[in-house]
Amino acid sequence: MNKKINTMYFSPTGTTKKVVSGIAKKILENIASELTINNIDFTLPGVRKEPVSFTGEDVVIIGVPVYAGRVPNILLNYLNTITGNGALAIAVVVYGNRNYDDALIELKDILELNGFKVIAGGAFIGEHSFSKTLAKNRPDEKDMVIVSDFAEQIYTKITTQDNIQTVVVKGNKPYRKYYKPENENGTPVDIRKVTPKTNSNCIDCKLCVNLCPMGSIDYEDVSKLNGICIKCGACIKNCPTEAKYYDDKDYLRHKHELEVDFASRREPETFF
Ligand SMILES: Cc1cc2nc3c(=O)[nH]c(=O)nc-3n(C[C@H](O)[C@H](O)[C@H](O)COP(=O)(O)O)c2cc1C
Repeated sequence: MNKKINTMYFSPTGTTKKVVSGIAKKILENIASELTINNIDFTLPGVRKEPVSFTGEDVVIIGVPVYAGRVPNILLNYLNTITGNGALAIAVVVYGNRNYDDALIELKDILELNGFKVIAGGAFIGEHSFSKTLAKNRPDEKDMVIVSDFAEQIYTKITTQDNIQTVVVKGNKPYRKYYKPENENGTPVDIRKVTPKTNSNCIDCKLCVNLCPMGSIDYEDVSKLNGICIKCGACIKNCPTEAKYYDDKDYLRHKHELEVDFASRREPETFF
């Protein structure tokens, strides 16, 4: 196979990164070992300012987490600046064991509109950004076996088909609306304005400032936000002293409801 392997992902809590990197590593094992992976981690805002373009020589494995059943809307502008110019793409979404709804078909459509030929797609499961119990520690070993198998099949498809077929993935068109949590009366609630609080465990290490995908946490006063919070979990899950938390009633109710209602294990789905 005479192609360059590229990975691209947005991954505030690392699950999307693990899946995308796992696919690339396995494909590379099949090709010459001296090749390296060109990686673009666009989790941080600075990276999303750089334009990226590929050519027909590239294979790009691109992954995003599922937010509200869709591609995170804060990424749409950036994703539309990436140009494929005939590059092959593998579309990957990672979701927290509720559902990926229309995220995979939306990602595939975005890539196609931007000049990629999308030849495979996968929806994988990662520990939920809101929770330390829902899909805990996923993707786990069992998931990574499926990741490897997915990569093997992609390699076979690229190397055995003369005119590589584009993939058909699961999803609705028009896409369903962004999934909205509800309160105890069944009324939809808007958790977009919810922001993390900081407790006295904070040692002011600034890790959260450097990890926030929106660049929103104030450097001088890390309890202050200068921009929006997307509830991605980066500051909360990575804090070495567990100093960050949410106390919003609707958010906490939704988190608990997800943990109860979607406790049974879902399995990855792959499309070729
Ligand atoms: C704002 C927001 C909305 C989410 N919506 C969904 C969803 O609709 N369905 C689902 O199963 N998981 C949902 N998740 C969970 C993430 O998709 C999941 O935890 C993913 O593994 C996170 O990826 P990362 O580790 O790369 O950040 C949501 C997470 C966030 C932050």
